[in-house]
Amino acid sequence: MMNSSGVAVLGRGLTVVRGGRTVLRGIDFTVHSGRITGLLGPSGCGKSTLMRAVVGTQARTTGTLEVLGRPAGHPALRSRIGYVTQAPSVYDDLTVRQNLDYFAAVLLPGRAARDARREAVARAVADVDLTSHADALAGRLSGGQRSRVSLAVALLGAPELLVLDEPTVGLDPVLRRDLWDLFHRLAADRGTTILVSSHVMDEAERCHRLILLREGAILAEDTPGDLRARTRSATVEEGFLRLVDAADGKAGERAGAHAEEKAEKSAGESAGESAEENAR
Ligand SMILES: Nc1ncnc2c1ncn2[C@@H]1O[C@H](COP(=O)(O)OP(=O)(O)OP(=O)(O)O)[C@@H](O)[C@H]1O
Repeated sequence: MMNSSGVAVLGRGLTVVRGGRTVLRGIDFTVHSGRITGLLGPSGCGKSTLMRAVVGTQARTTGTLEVLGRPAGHPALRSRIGYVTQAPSVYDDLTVRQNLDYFAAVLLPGRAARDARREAVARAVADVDLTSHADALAGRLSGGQRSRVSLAVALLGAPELLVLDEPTVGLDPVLRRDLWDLFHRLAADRGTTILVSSHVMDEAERCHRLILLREGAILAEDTPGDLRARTRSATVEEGFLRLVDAADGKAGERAGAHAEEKAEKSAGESAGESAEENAR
C-alpha cells in the first residue's frame, strides 16, 4: 500500500557496528513507496546488514531508521514486512503446499480464516510459478525452486514492504527474468515496495531506483537513467566504476594534499631547525 508521504524507509545517519567493526557508516537513504529499489555493491559492502537493520533483526544500530512510518523493529511492522534471506528457510520434509500452509496458519490463525488461508497459499504458489510442484517435497527441489518457496512464504501475508536479499543468486536467466517480472507486477498491481539486493550490476537496470553502497557508505542514490546520464556511462556498471574511481581519486587527492602539507610543514620545520643551528 502506498504510504501517504511516498517514503517507505528513511535512514538518516544510520551506523551499524558488527563484531567491533563499523559496517555502515552514518548513511542517509530513502526507499520510495511502491517502487523497486535496488541495493547494489560489492560483496561485503554492507547490503545484508542494511536489510537486517530495515527488518529490525540487526543489533547495535544508531541513527534514525523509519520503516512504514515506525521505528525499525517495531512489533507492529512484523506482519507488514516480508523478508527473504540468502539462505532459503523452508522445511525439507514438507511439501511446498505444506510449508505454506504451516506459515499461513501462523499469519492467519483460526477456523474463520480457513478460506483466506487457502486463497493466500494458492496465490503465493502461483506468484512464484510453483503450482506444478505444489505437492513435491521441498527437500527434493532444486536450489532455485527452494528459494522461490521462501519467496512465496514472504508473499503470504501480502506485505507492504518486501525485503529480498540477493533473490536471484544461482538462478538461470529465464528464472531471473521471471522473478523480475514478478517484482514489477507486485509493485505495479499491489503497490508493494521492494528493496532488493544484488551484486549483479545488470539487475540494476531493472530497478526504479538504486542505492549504490561501497565499504559501508553510500556512493550514489539515483534512478538508473539519471545515474548513467550523470556519469556519462552506457551502463549502470560503468557508472558505478566511474563513481568508485572518482571517490578513490578524491581520497587520493586528499591524501596527496595532506602529504604535501606535511612535506611543506616538515620542510619549514627543518629549515627553521637549520636556521637555528646556523645561529648557534
Ligand atoms: N556476524 C558478523 N559479525 C561481524 N562482522 C560481520 C558479521 N556478518 C557480517 N559481518 C561483516 O560485515 C560486513 C558487511 O557484511 P554484509 O553481509 O552486510 O555484506 P554484503 O554486502 O551483504 O555481502 P554479500 O554480497 O557477500 O552478501 C562484512 O565486512 C562482513 O565481514
